[in-house]
Amino acid sequence: MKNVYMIINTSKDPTLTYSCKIMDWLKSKDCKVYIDSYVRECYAFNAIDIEDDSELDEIDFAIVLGGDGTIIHSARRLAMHEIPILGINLGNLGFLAEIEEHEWQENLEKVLEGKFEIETRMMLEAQIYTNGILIEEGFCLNDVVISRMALSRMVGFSIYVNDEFVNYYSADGIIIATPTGSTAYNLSANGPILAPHNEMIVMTPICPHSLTARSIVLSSNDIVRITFEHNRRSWDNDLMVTIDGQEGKEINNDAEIIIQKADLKTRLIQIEGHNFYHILRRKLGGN
Ligand SMILES: NC(=O)c1ccc[n+]([C@@H]2O[C@H](COP(=O)([O-])OP(=O)(O)OC[C@H]3O[C@@H](n4cnc5c(N)ncnc54)[C@H](O)[C@@H]3O)[C@@H](O)[C@H]2O)c1
Ligand SMILES: Nc1ncnc2c1ncn2[C@@H]1O[C@H](COP(=O)(O)OP(=O)(O)OP(=O)(O)O)[C@@H](O)[C@H]1O
Repeated sequence: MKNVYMIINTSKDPTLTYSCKIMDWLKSKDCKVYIDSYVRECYAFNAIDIEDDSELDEIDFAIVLGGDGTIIHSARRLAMHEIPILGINLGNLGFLAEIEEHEWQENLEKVLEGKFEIETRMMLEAQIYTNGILIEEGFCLNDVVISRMALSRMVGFSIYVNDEFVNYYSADGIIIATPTGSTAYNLSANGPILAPHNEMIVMTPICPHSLTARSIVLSSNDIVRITFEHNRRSWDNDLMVTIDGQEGKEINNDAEIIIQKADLKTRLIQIEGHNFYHILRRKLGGN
């Protein structure tokens, strides 16, 4: 008997058609199904409430019904509880989801039969300092992005790795990504794809005003430090640090940002026969 936590992005399954089918099927397999209380209340679901994340320790695995954004949002929540995630894509691209909506039953059968592996994915943590004082910190599965705000002005910043000066950049910003995030914004900014089982960090400038600025791939043990040019005309808080494209903090150019591998990891359920290159071909082009 398994304790299964269903995380439902209700905007992707507004009538809960899939969610109800999956929940009833899980119960028919003697699983105990847990869902967030706000979903149960709204939809009179007959399931066990998850009021807050302290109750997650009895969960065997989570099924995330949504797209990539829902999965990375859930990954940040579940990493500290070491709960494996099975993504079922109800969204658009669904790069991170292990299975598509129409193939949920055959694959959930395999999961309950133990025919899967857990793939651990490294995460990044970011600290923001102002005048040497830590003002914000967070961690992510995909990437930390430092970018300019609305005005179309470039950002001037210096990159240090393990306190060694790397380069000064004038660009729209910079993406610091994990191998998992290498196929997201980093890919759109012409950064390299890193197979997700690796432990690496890739830095890719966004639209650098330079003929030579390229991505740099680092070891996961490296520590990235970013400082900003002070003499460039700057309005207060005209820079943004974004975590997984979902959480953001406005900063100005006296901030200093430290990015390194997080101690936490995301655990993704990988079903027998599925692999990264199959998803890469299917989702991002190729035969
Ligand atoms: N120009 C771009 O490509 C761009 C711009 C901003 C943010 N992003 C990415 O979007 C991520 C947040 O995702 P979201 O769904 O909340 O925002 P979103 O809805 O803006 O998604 C951006 C796109 O990236 C895809 N995506 C997300 N993570 C991915 C991954 N690991 N591999 C391949 N594709 C991935 C999503 O499916 C979607 O198609 C951020 O971490 C950032 O990497 C991409
Ligand atoms: N139950 C949920 N769990 C996690 N995130 C949720 C949930 N409900 C809503 N969200 C919000 O949804 C956002 C993702 O929404 P988004 O519209 O980007 O969907 P998606 O999962 O990325 O699917 P798509 O591939 O269609 O973009 C997350 O950043 C989060 O804030």
